[in-house]
Amino acid sequence: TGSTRPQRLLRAVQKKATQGDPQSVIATIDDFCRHSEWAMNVGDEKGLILDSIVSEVNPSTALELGTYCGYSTVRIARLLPPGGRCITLEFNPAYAAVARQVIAWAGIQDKVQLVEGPSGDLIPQMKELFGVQTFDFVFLDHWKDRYLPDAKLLEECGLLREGTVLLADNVICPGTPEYLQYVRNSPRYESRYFKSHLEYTKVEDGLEKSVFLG
Ligand SMILES: O=c1[nH]cnc2c(O)c(F)c(-c3ccc(F)cc3)cc12
Ligand SMILES: [Mg+2]
Repeated sequence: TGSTRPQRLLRAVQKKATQGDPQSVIATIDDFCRHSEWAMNVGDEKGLILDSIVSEVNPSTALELGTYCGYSTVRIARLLPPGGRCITLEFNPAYAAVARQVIAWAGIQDKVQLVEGPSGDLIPQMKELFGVQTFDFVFLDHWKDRYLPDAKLLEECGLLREGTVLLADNVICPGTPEYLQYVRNSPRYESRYFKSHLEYTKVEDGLEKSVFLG
């Protein structure tokens, strides 16, 4: 019964990153994934695109679908304005347990609400559970087959407003063809592809930014 990869990633953070310093946590995870063990964080290259879009949106309320070890949660939360918050949903309890500790090490736990459970069940509860009106920004990074149903669910639950930005990871690798077809052809979205690479590799991947038009 050895350790898991998320546990080894957390151990590297607690050993090498400066407590309370989000940039140091981000750099430590990127170094671990590039030089020790690959892991499915959005990574440094796509992470810079994520940063620029989060900074442009400057969200008061952000939603992340798929926490994993909390890497992109830290990237998003470190850029939020005062009073801004990020709600992040994670299906896997072992991932959630590691993510809580990574987020705490970065010192941004007061800006983050991590909820364990299936996104399809939790999205309809966002208003009652967290008093959310609408989201300013949504990062889709959980399971490729949930991108489209969860985007539609967010629409149906009235959780998107004119101008809400949806940013989807992995639209090429592993690939989310149905989601891409929907946001690129629906009159309710203005969509743009940001070409990049699969985290820590030379394989093509990219992010799709889709603005909800109301
Ligand atoms: O399941 C995923 N959820 C969220 N993000 C992912 C990711 O960024 C990946 F690169 C990958 C991935 C895993 C193995 C590969 F060979 C390629 C991509 C998977 C996910
Ligand atoms: Mg991803």
